[in-house]
Amino acid sequence: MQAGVAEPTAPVGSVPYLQALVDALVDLSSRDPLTGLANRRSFELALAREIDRVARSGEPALLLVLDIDHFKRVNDTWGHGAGDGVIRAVAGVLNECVRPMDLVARTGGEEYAIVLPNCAPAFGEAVAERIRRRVEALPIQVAPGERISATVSIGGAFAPQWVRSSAHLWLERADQQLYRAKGRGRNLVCLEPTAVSLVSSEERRMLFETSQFLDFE
Ligand SMILES: Nc1nc2c(ncn2[C@@H]2O[C@H](COP(=O)(O)OP(=O)(O)OP(=O)(O)O)[C@@H](O)[C@H]2O)c(=O)[nH]1
Repeated sequence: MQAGVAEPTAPVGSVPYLQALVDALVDLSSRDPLTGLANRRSFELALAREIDRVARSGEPALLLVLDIDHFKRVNDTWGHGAGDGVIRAVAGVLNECVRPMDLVARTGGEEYAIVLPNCAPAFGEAVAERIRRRVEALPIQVAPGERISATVSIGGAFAPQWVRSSAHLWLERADQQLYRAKGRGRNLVCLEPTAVSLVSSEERRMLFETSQFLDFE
């Protein structure tokens, strides 16, 4: 069996054995091997599920996208192995900062995303700031006797409530805020100002092009 999947303890070939095997493989295929976080694929599935839920329930949900600042310098100065250690350490902080219902994913090299269901707009900034500060405060060992601190830039957007949208548009909005945070100097949080006022023309089209709304146009 591949490294990372424990052999089931049930008798080989039994139903519990096969079920445990399937469960382990599903888990393996949804996780990033370096950090143990959800991988890009399971993040995209979770995002699509969440946007459906928001459209049905009207509950607010926040998407945060994070990127380690000047990460290339870490690799260049301390080597790729140390860079991997920084990616793992930041992942650990993110996991500690969120509620069990939130999903933390590694979406790319030094990029992460967090889906926070049922997160009221008034708390969004506080949650993101707490994450930013915790990462900044963590000493990370990159070589014997050498510790550095990493910082992250964070962008965020709320799913538009009561409006049909797509995971792709939601992610695009959060990404725009991340670019703002990077452009404004890094180690910053930028959230889209309000949950519902910034409905894009594409989302308006998705809303009004369904037959149930045609009478109102
Ligand atoms: N150690 C390590 N490095 C990675 C991994 N994936 C991507 N990288 C490196 O991450 C670096 C990302 O660099 P850039 O995209 O230039 O970003 P940056 O240096 O963080 O700069 P800003 O994002 O603008 O603050 C590149 O050098 C990649 O080679 C990985 O899994 N492990």
